[in-house]
Formats: sequence, structure tokens, C-alpha cells
Amino acid sequence: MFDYLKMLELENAISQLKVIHVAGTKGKGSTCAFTESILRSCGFRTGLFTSPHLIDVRERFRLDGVEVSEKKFLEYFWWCWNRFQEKTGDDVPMPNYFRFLTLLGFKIFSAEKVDVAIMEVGLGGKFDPTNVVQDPIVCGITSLGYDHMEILGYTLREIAGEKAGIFKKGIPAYTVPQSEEAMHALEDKASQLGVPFQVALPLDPKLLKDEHLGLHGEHQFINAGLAIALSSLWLRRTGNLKDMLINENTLPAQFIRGLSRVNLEGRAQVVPDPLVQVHNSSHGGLIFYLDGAHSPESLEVCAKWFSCAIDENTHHLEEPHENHPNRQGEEENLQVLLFNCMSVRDPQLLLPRLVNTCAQNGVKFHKAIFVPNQSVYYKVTFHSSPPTEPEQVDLSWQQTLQEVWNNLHQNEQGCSSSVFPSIPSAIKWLRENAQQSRPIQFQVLVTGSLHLVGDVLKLIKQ
Ligand SMILES: Nc1ncnc2c1ncn2[C@@H]1O[C@H](COP(=O)(O)OP(=O)(O)OP(=O)(O)O)[C@@H](O)[C@H]1O
Ligand SMILES: [Mg+2]
Ligand SMILES: [Mg+2]
Repeated sequence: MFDYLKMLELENAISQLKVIHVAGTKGKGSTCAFTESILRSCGFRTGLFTSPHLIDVRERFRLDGVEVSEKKFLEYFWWCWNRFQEKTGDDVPMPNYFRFLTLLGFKIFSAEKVDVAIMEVGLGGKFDPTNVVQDPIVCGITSLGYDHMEILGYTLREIAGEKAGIFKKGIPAYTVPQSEEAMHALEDKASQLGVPFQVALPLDPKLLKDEHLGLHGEHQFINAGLAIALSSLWLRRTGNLKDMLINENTLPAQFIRGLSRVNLEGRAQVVPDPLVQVHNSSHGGLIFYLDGAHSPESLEVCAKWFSCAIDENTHHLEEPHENHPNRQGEEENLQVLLFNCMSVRDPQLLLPRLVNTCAQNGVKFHKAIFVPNQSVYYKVTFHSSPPTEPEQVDLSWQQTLQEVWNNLHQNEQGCSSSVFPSIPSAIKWLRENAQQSRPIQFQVLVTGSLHLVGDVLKLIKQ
């Protein structure tokens, strides 16, 4: 990465950037989005680098809260690409996909002269390309849990150690409440490096006054708490805190505005299908509940959110409607799961966590559909492309998922499962069945992979 920075003549520029660097297992993107929104609301020009993207690669680079324009993206992309073509060779090859995107992020943010660059780690911490930053203003570690174990290690201690690899000597860092094992590992690393290290508590909803967090689910209060700590410290260390009063009882109005106006798709997002519409505000039709959870802990928070979100909807249904004065709301909803996860993940951990948490909250799926992702080919490498013929699609992984699902529901009635060869075919089936089943409403939870969520969003919004 240092060689690449040199090739792009970015060494100076990167040391001038006032970076907030965020690692963690879950909640990085959300925490970064809250932080960006808060600091923008305080009047700063922001750059936000996140991963992965849902639909368009430009989502990863936001300037002042908006993804970089196609014109600018192309300009900076080719600027970097051409320099690498010229300067790389046998000893230093072309940077790989994620390294390239990270370098492009640094190029865009320095050329566009942002006041603050908020950088989400791609994977791990210590060896992540974003860790080329030597002197961030502040670092954050979000909730830690089990993911990417084959790379980061199988204990929370090892995983936490990797993430704490973003700590820099003497640079302050915050984390959220963690398990004892994870916290010890973080504290050890912090004390070795003389890092002032503190725990940011979850945001107390009362501090938002009449506003609501712009991202939904209980877990977002944890991410918001960290974002508030990171933003405050950034303001303080850059001499911009001025007369803003921030403590456990008060949030400045700019912070509240930032927290409530944040926008990040694919996290606890509800999208009514534009084709099979919900009639009379809450009647029949097809609704997608999309969340990119893909670790055991996040599937649990996702299941809790889904249970509450459809409950709110049922609540509406139970209110007497002029056309259906005696309608029993709950009978008119049908929950479907649309699921896929990457094959590096363990469905024996993921699916039971989802199913059990839903069951604890009184939600049972009537059907589960397993599909392959579409776009992942374009998102992890420059080179591979998806199969073009339907018969080339390998569905063995989806069949494995289905088997795990069926084993979980062995003696249960009223729960079926299917494997579909593609997302469009699954959506087509959902639309036809939701249309025919009116007035029953189809409530479809799409989860297990952010790539899946992105693919589904792209299709339903077309
Ligand atoms: N604090 C949290 N604790 C547990 N799960 C969370 C938390 N925050 C977010 N999640 C879950 O993780 C999913 C992804 O959230 P987010 O994009 O903020 O995390 P991330 O760390 O950037 O994930 P990724 O590994 O995909 O980059 C959410 O849709 C939600 O299900
Ligand atoms: Mg991840
Ligand atoms: Mg992310």
C-alpha cells in the first residue's frame, strides 16, 4: 500500500486527511454513516468510504453524503488506473480490487479537499488496505463477534487483536460494550500503544428528543453511541468543538439532526413492492424487509427487528378499516424468508439463530426460499463473471441451505422450502403468489448477505 501511495503521489495528501478509522465485526457501515451525517450536519465537508456496495460501486465513496458522481468517479478511476498501468510491474503488481478501491477513496477525498474522511475497514484491521493511514484523528471499534474466522482467528481474543491492529500510538480510540474476552484484547493492545481508550455507551433514545434514529433496530443505538463519541472527539481534536455541549444528558441540535437524517440502504429497510402494491394503506400485497445481516449476532438483531417491524404493520391491520371492520389482522399476513449466504459462512450457526429469535418473538415463516446471488461476481474481483446459461448455475450450496432449514423444521407443518435458480425467478414467484393470495399480505424478509439485499433492491426498484 505504501508503494501504491507513492505511485499515486498521495503520501503527503493522505497525511493531511483528518481521518476517522472504524473497524469491527458488525455495525461499521452504520457507525460510519452516523458519524458522517453528524459531522456534515455540523457544517463540514465529508468523505465517507464504506463497503461493500449494494448496487453501484460509487456507493462506496460519498462526498457530502452523496455518492460520487459518475463523471468524477470515472475521472479519478482512470487517473489512478493509468498511473498504476505505467508504474507497476514484476516487483509490484497491479493492486487487487479492494486495495484499488481504497486507494481511489484516498485520491477522491484528498482531491476533493474534504474536511473529514471517515474510513470503514474492509476486513479485519491490521492488514486491511485502509490501515495505510498512519495518523488518524480517532479510531473506533464496533461490536465484535464471529466472522471471517478462517482469516482472523477462531477466538474473540484473536479477532479483537486483529481489529485493534488499526490502533496507532497515542491516538485515542473508542469501542462499544463488548464481551469480557474481546474487551481484554482491546485493552491490552491499547495499553501497549499508549492509546487513550474508552467505551462509548449506547445512545439513550431520550437524548433525541422528538426525533428518531434514521437507521432502525435496537442495535443502532449502540452504533449511534459510538458515532457520537467519534464525532465529538474529532471535533475536539481538530479544534472545532467550540461551544458545543455534549455529555450524557445533552446532545447538540446538529448531532440530533445528523442522527435522524442518516441514510444507508439495505440495513433494516422496508420496501413495499411497486408492482404488487399494498391496498388501502395496509391491505394485501407484497412487502420486502431487507437487512444485510450475515453473522450469527447480526441475524439475531435482524430477527428482532423483523418481528417488531411486521408487528407494527399488524398493529395497523388490527385497526378497523372502513372496508373490513372485523378484519383479523394477523391472519392476513404471511411471512416468507428469502435467504442466501456466502459459502464461507456456516448456515448451521446462522439459520438456527434467525429461526429461534423469530420464534421467541412469535414469528414463524410459512416458506423459505434459497437463491444464489447475482452480482457478487463483479464486487469481489475484477476478473470473474457470472454464468450466462441457466443450466450452468450451481445450486448445490442453496440445496445445502435448504437441508439445514428442513432439519430445523422437521416435524412442523405449514412451513415449506424451495430453491430457485435465480433472484428474478424467486421475485416472479413471490409477485404471482402475493397477487393471487390477496387479501393476504406477503411479508418477505431478505437477509443473509448484503449482496443478496443489493440484488433484490435493484430488481424491485426497476
Ligand atoms: N451493533 C450491531 N450488533 C449486531 N449486529 C449489527 C450491529 N450493527 C449492525 N448489525 C447488523 O449487521 C448488518 C450490517 O450492518 P453494517 O453495514 O452497519 O455493518 P458492517 O460492519 O459494515 O458489515 P459488513 O461486514 O457487511 O461490512 C446490519 O444489517 C445488521 O443486521
Ligand atoms: Mg464483514
Ligand atoms: Mg460494511
